[in-house]
Amino acid sequence: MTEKVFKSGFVAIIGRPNVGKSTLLNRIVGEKIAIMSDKAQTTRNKIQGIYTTDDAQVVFIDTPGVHKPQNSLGDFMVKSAFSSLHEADAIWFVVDASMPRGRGDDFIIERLKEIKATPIYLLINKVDLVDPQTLLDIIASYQVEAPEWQEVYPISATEGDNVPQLLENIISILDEGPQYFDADQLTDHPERFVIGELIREKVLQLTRQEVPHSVAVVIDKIARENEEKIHVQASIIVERPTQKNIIIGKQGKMIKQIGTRARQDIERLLGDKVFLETWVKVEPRWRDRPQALQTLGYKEQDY
Ligand SMILES: Nc1nc2c(ncn2[C@@H]2O[C@H](COP(=O)(O)OP(=O)(O)OP(=O)(O)O)[C@@H](O)[C@H]2O)c(=O)[nH]1
Repeated sequence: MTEKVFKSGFVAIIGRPNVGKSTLLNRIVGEKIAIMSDKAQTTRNKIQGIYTTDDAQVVFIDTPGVHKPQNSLGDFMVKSAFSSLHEADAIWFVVDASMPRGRGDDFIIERLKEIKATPIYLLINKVDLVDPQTLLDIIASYQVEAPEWQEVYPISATEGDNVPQLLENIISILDEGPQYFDADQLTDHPERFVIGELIREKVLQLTRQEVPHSVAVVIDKIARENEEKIHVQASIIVERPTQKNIIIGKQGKMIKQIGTRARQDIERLLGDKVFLETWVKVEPRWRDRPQALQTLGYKEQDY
């Protein structure tokens, strides 16, 4: 039996507003994407969703601000959006089958023409809204004055038409690569580490010398569960029960204070309201055991 090769890569999704990019991503990745507040991430290319199977992982990157710039900030945003295209292993250019090719599409197409090495897929979305002849005309209209498309996929993000085939195809062109993210991780949270550090800082500040620096904080969950708040669940890990008692404090006073202060900082970081839930756990000598570190969700670069 030959050993299975794991494949992975980054796909940038681009298209003018309203063509159905988010709907497509939702269909592929599930509902729980784009959890984080947009405010915190407006200037960088954020990871929008991660699709993981037994033998492949596709990381979808967003390209915010792809529109005609109105001012220099807009100009900067467009530049940063297009720079992510060069970093991607493939580009999905999404257009709307129910609308004729327009200036917004042309603007993106002009930029896409400058991209040399990255395969570009043309995804004609919302095919459920058009008859076959209109679809053929639309496809033809995207063949002139355009880059060479790697593949053209008529799809329906809402109905799911052709989406499994599209995924199969994209995986087939990816190279062998690592699994960048845990299988159950749907979006990347660079904030995760910072949030952990904010909580840890409060523990150390408030307990002073009583709890050693070996205390660790692991963020178990960051999820938007309703419109109003982001739910952050964190474990504070200590090595001894006495340390746990100190952190919890009399009638939970200390942990409450830690939570309140940390929450305020996290809200500032995310630009959104936060519900912070903290658990204190005792894990004797957790630092000595690489196995324990992994189960605690620590990765090497966290040190
Ligand atoms: N009929 C039909 N409607 C669709 C399809 N895909 C998306 N839509 C609808 O098109 C509208 C825009 O979809 P979005 O996914 O928000 O579009 P978007 O490209 O992410 O838009 P921006 O976030 O503004 O860039 C929504 O009302 C969707 O329900 C499709 O395949 N068929």
